[in-house]
Amino acid sequence: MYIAIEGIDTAGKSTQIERLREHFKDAVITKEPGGTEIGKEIREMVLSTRAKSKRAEFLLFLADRAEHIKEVVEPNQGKLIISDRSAVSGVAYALVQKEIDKKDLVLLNNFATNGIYPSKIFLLKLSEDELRFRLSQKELDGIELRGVEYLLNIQEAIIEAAKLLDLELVTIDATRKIDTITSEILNNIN
Ligand SMILES: Nc1ncnc2c1ncn2[C@@H]1O[C@H](COP(=O)(O)OP(=O)(O)O)[C@@H](O)[C@H]1O
Ligand SMILES: Cc1cn([C@H]2C[C@H](O)[C@@H](COP(=O)(O)OP(=O)(O)O)O2)c(=O)[nH]c1=O
Repeated sequence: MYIAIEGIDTAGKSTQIERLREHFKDAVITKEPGGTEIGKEIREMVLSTRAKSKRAEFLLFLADRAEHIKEVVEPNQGKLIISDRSAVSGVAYALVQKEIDKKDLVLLNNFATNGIYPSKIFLLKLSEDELRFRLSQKELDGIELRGVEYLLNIQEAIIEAAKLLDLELVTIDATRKIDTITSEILNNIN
């Protein structure tokens, strides 16, 4: 079973994945971008340099995804695979940029993944207040309103992306206690 944890920055993805790692000792824990050798280089490239072309950036994420499916997901189909982000992030971030047709977003992801998608997506959803609080705790200097709005738009786009890709989305209230969230995820996996 291949599942993905999705959510905006500070939603608690890494925190929950560490909990799941402790719980499922045999699970394959992975991430996008950067879950493979080539993926690490692509991740470095795409996150450190701003591509002039949004399409080029999108294709780099897709290349990372294609390699990730081939190298990590396909060989471990018999195991529990838990991924920090997935094609859903790919479609969501691109939806907000509004540069690529929705139909093409789906087609290109189908091409990259060879039709292999997570069977369940967990969206860790934050309220605006909690997002502002967590960003302030991160001591990022001067989070502008635009930054918060952008992330909230991405959060909405994650829901639309799951629909476009026809994937099962489980929305989790990520403002609650870490343990409560872990229990809800575990109940949904079992
Ligand atoms: N349920 C929670 N309640 C309060 N704080 C949390 C919760 N989950 C995570 N955090 C904190 O929020 C911050 C971001 O969490 P993290 O797991 O790194 O998010 P992400 O991987 O989605 O960016 C960290 O400081 C973490 O300790
Ligand atoms: C997988 C993927 C991620 N992204 C973005 C989401 C994140 O901003 C960034 C990945 O950074 P990362 O550090 O992995 O995420 P986080 O902010 O949760 O710690 O790349 C895309 O724009 N497209 C994609 O296809």
